[in-house]
Amino acid sequence: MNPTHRKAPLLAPSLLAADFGNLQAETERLASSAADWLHFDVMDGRFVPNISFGIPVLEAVHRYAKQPIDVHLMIAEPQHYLSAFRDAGASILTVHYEACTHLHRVIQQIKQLGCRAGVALNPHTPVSMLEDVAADLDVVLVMSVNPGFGGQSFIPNTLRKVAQLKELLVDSGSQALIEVDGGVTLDNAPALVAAGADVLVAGSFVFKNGDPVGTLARMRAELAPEALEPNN
Ligand SMILES: O=C(CO)[C@@H](O)[C@H](O)COP(=O)(O)O
Ligand SMILES: [Fe+2]
Repeated sequence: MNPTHRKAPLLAPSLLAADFGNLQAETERLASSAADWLHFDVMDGRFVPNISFGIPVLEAVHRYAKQPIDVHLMIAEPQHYLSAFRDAGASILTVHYEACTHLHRVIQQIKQLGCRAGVALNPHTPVSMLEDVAADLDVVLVMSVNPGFGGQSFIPNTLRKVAQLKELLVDSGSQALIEVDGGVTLDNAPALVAAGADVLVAGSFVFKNGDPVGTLARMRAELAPEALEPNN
C-alpha cells in the first residue's frame, strides 16, 4: 500500500492504566494530548474475571474529559446498562459479541440512545460472526489479548484478523472503524495500521513510563502516514 494513502490512526489511551487516585488530573492532562478518544474499560467480574469501575466513575471522568469517551463494556447482559452509561457520558458504547444473545437488538438500542455502536470480538471469535450486522456498526473492536486485564502481551494472530475484518467491512459496505485493544505498543502499531486498524487503544504503553502526554505525541509522530515505511 502506498504510505501516502494511509490515514493516521486515532489514539485511545486506556484509563485502566492511569492512576485511579488522581483520575481528575489524569483526565485533565490527556485533554491537551494527542489522544483522540479516552478508552474506558468496564469489567464486571462475570463476563471477565476482574472488576474495574463503572457508571459513577465514568460520570466523574466525563466532567473533566475533552475527548469522546469510548466505553468498552466487558460485562454480561450489557443491554440493561446502556442508557446509564450514555447518561454518564459515553460517546461510543462497545459491547462484546460473546455477551449478547440478541446482538442486533443491542446495536439498535445503542444507536437509539445517540451513541456510536461498537462490537468487540474476543481473540477466539472469528470476524465472520459480524457479517450480518457489519453495515450497522460504527466500530469493531478486535481484542488483541483476552479481555479482563491490562498489561498483557499482544496476540500476533490479531494482524491476520484485522486484515480479514477490513475485507469483510469493505464487502459489506460498512463504514465501521477497526479498533485494536490489548498489548498495543509502537513495536506492533505500524503493522496494525498497515493491516487496516483505524483506532489504537493503549494502556500500559502510554501510562507506565509516567509520561502519557509525551508517549502519545511520539505515537502520533511515528504513526503519521509519512513516517510509516511502505511495507510496514
Ligand atoms: O480492554 C482491555 C483489557 O481487557 C484493554 O483496554 C486494556 O486496558 C489495554 O491495556 P494494555 O494491554 O494496553 O495495557
Ligand atoms: Fe478495552
